[in-house]
Amino acid sequence: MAEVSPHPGVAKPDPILVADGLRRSFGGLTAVDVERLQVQRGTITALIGPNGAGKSTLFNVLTGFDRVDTGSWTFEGGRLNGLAGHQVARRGMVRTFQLTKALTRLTVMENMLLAAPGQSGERLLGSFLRWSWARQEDSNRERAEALLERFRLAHMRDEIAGSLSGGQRKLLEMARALMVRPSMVMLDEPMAGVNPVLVESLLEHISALRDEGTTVLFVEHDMDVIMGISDWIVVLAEGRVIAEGRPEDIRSDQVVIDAYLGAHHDEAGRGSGDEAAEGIEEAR
Ligand SMILES: Nc1ncnc2c1ncn2[C@@H]1O[C@H](COP(=O)(O)OP(=O)(O)OP(=O)(O)O)[C@@H](O)[C@H]1O
Repeated sequence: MAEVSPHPGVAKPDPILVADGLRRSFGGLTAVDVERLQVQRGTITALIGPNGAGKSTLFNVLTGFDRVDTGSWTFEGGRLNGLAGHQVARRGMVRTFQLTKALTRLTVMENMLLAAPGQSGERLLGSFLRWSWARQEDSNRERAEALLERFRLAHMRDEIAGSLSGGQRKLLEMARALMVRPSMVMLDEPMAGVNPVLVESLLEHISALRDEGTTVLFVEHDMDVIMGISDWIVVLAEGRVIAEGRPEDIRSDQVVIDAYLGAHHDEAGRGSGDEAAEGIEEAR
């Protein structure tokens, strides 16, 4: 990314995700108003911004879990407008979700298998198709085992997911996302509620994903995590991209500091935005 100049909406040499003119409003409030955003393939890109900046809404829109009012976006050159979440995932762009109540009642292994591609076995009637489905099941199970090993959850495979610690759930969310062999993963606050030891382990997993060629886009509030792991940082405020660049660019960007401090004054006591503002100030 050394050659990319840090300014909002800048074009990247080999973008995997390209968004243009994305707008999403709720009543009179414009939650997302992104003129141009490109995510460079093979990088870890952080999406940051004060509370209410529009990060989750942008994630939801990009991954087919919310609709846009205007705009278009492509992934690997293919348009994603109008596709549902599972269709977006099939194209290779997956996001993590907090495990829902229903999923916490299933075992760790069941969670993994449910995230696998081609969960359509019941609909297949012919014996050849049944045979091929059984083979698919075997290969899904093998992949699930390998991922559980990798994320050090193999010993928990038959435990109910609800019995996992907060950090282990984050690992399971990440492992689940990888069942579809995505080319890009989007992680929504992967470190939230995770103890420091597991934060280290999660960071290593995220770096390893990038090193294997997977593009990572993540939303996070912890400035140490953001500055430590990101190749590139995109800053949202009031729905707009107000800055983007390498960690060293963002750390000293007065527009970013002002946006966080503005949120700090507007929303005194709301937590993460304030901490982030302090984090940026400390990092200067
Ligand atoms: N479904 C909705 N209906 C109405 N307003 C919404 C909805 N979803 C989000 N908003 C509003 O859109 C704005 C952006 O919210 P969003 O959750 O995307 O921000 P965020 O950057 O993810 O915030 P945080 O860091 O606090 O999670 C906020 O003002 C929020 O109140």
